[in-house]
Amino acid sequence: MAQSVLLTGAAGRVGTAILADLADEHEWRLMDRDPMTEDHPGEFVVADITDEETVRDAMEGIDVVIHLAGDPRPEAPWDSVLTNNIDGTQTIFEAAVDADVEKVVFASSNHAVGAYETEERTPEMYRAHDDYLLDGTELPRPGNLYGVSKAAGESLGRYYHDEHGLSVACVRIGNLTKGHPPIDYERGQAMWLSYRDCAHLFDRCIRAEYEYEIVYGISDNDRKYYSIDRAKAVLGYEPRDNSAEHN
Ligand SMILES: NC(=O)C1=CN([C@@H]2O[C@H](COP(=O)(O)OP(=O)(O)OC[C@H]3O[C@@H](n4cnc5c(N)ncnc54)[C@H](O)[C@@H]3O)[C@@H](O)[C@H]2O)C=CC1
Ligand SMILES: O=C1O[C@H](COP(=O)(O)O)[C@@H](O)[C@H](O)[C@H]1O
Repeated sequence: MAQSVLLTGAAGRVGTAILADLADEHEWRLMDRDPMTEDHPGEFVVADITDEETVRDAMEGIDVVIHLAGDPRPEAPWDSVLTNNIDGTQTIFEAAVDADVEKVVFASSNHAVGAYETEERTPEMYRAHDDYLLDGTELPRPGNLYGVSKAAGESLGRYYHDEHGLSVACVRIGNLTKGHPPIDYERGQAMWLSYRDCAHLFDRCIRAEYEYEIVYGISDNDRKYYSIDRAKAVLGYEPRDNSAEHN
């Protein structure tokens, strides 16, 4: 069934991948602090997610929030991730609960668990024969302050689920690259997420029923060190791409 979806960070790469395949699947309200230049479905709200009043207005009549807006740079400084990724995410969750939104899908990151990639494990863990696998039940282990902000977003989701009954899916997105996996980058090939698998995964997050989930958002890569079993079982994720098919 089509849902009424608020998509924050709509003008960015992940938002573009989602809208490319799902524009006609749902009723969209898009939000970004930068206006969108291309054609887009639904209405567009130009706003910063830390603007509480505008965020509250944008939640009216919304079933599902896909929350992408934030500073995506692994090297982002603390003042930026504190404002955009932590404070902004708390504003989104709080407004969602107050507006009786059913689900929030939070764009988490591989960087929330980046420090599992120790010197002893790498580069072997990036290769197909290696069986090291993270499955989403492990504790966050960020390797930078950006990763800390994503772990904080996951914790905010846990709190708003436990205290307020909100359904929350945290998608630890790998490496979204258009058309083909990253070239000469084993780590990126192991965590590649194709554009069409990205759109499909977020569609499943909109449609499926769940309580609180942390799943990995990668394609079905031979090299994977992130399990996609939970995303398949709970969300019905059926990825079609594999970085090994692009060698
Ligand atoms: N692209 C990737 O491979 C991955 C992305 N992610 C996460 O997915 C989300 C989207 O990432 P991308 O699309 O790649 O980044 P992007 O930079 O292309 O898009 C982010 C969008 O959010 C907007 N934005 C940033 N701060 C904002 C604020 N305070 N208020 C309103 N809008 C704001 C920007 O204007 C931009 O259009 C981010 O949260 C990022 O951390 C996580 C892992 C991998
Ligand atoms: O969280 C993110 O991760 C991807 C992949 O990380 P990288 O360290 O291999 O570049 C990154 O491209 C993206 O910008 C970031 O938001």
